Amino acid sequence: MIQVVTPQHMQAIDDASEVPLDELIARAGAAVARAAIRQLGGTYGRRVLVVAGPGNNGADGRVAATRLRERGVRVAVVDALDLPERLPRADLVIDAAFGTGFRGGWQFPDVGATPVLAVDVPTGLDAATGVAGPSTPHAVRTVTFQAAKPGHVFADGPARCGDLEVVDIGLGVDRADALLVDAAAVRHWLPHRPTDAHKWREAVRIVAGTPGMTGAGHLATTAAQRAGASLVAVSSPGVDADAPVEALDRRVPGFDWYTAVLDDLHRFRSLVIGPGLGREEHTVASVLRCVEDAVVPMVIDGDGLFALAWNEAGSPAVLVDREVPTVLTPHDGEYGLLTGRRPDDDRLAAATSLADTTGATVLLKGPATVVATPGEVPLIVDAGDERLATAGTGDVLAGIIGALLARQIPAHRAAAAGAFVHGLAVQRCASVGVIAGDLVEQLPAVFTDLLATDA
Ligand SMILES: NC(=O)C1=CN([C@@H]2O[C@H](COP(=O)(O)OP(=O)(O)OC[C@H]3O[C@@H](n4cnc5c(N)ncnc54)[C@H](O)[C@@H]3O)[C@@H](O)[C@H]2O)[C@@H](O)CC1
Ligand SMILES: [K+]
Repeated sequence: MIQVVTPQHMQAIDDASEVPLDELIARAGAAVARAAIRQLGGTYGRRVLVVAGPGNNGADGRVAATRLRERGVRVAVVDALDLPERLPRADLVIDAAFGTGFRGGWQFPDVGATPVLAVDVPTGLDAATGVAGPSTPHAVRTVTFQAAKPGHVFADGPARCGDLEVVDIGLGVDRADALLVDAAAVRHWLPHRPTDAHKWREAVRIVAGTPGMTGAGHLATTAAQRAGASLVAVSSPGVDADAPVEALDRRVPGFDWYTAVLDDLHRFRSLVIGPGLGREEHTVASVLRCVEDAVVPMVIDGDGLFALAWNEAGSPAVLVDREVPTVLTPHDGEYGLLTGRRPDDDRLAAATSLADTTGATVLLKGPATVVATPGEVPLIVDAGDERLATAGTGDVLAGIIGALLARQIPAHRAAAAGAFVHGLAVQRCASVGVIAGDLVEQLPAVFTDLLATDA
């Protein structure tokens, strides 16, 4: 997994390093030159323009210019603080104007359609949050050093950075502030089906859907089945026989259903509660009883999160007393309900603070999803795309995580693996018109691919 380190922390690592700054700059600049040659597809007859600023970012760019000249590339270097009226023509522009030391107020010049290779970050992109400035270029590639920064992953980062290359320049990272989840990690986390498998071994209990909203129960159930649950029992409070094919239909009353759910919960390995449950007062009460008394790992999603936010204690503090793992899956609005304010641009900090106050695993949904658990390094999943912002996809994710918890994967990894698999599923779907059920259909192929690939 790629390590993610905040710019502030990277500065501290830099300060503590025994490698002299000049040497770091030499290594960084050489890596930028190599990336430029790859981008140009050669050296002979190629022209490169380096926009170099007054700080170390500019120094990286000037070293790259020297290395490129040595290889026969025609290089022009312009000073970011003294730009000529007309820029020299080039096949590639290297943006070495400013990096993490940028303070705003400087405009990157218009380079038309010429591709831009960014050093560390495209100038003006906030390396801590990924928020771009007004003239931040859209780079085709960004070369950064030692670790990715949150700004490469969140907000405008992916669109402005293009392909991200993380180069080892010999700085020892003591601890990552987050890790970017990849297929190799998820493959490693997925357990093999045990030889003593029986149908109750990885059984998932789901409470989702209400009259008129049974789709949520269907989606969560079929997703759990396709994600490897050995058995799924589903209840949609107040609904008669409506279980999807091959799931157990556990009818429960429309009110005070917690007794019926808790009665035989010991037979299950996880509980998914919340999708499409509605927001009635009696629903809130039943959800809270389950949170208090369910002694299996639990995913609380959708209206389950609403119930947590509106419990009489006035906060999600009921979670702190749970002795088994809990996974919360808020989007920004639900995060706002739980905490009183929506997450700000620092999404790692937002997810971590809710995890710390609740003791739960928090999966904060977004274009890059963050998973935070007390005592664990946060995980970031950027496998999905904007098509996941479609009704019902959250119900699918909740079901997948429920199955992975039932398969005995620890909550932190189960949540991240669930988000990763969910992202791969949407990538396999047709380019337009994706509906949540399509994700479920892709799950067997996603798991097959994941387990088949060597890495
Ligand atoms: N450990 C690391 O990550 C390493 C980072 N390196 C590079 O060092 C960079 C950070 O270097 P610096 O801290 O020198 O920061 P920058 O190179 O981003 O620039 C800071 C300088 O620019 C000036 N400045 C900032 N905004 C301005 C504006 N709007 N108009 C005019 N001047 C402005 C500042 O006064 C300061 O002199 C990184 O982005 C990276 O490229 C490498 O050189 C080596 C190691
Ligand atoms: K830059």
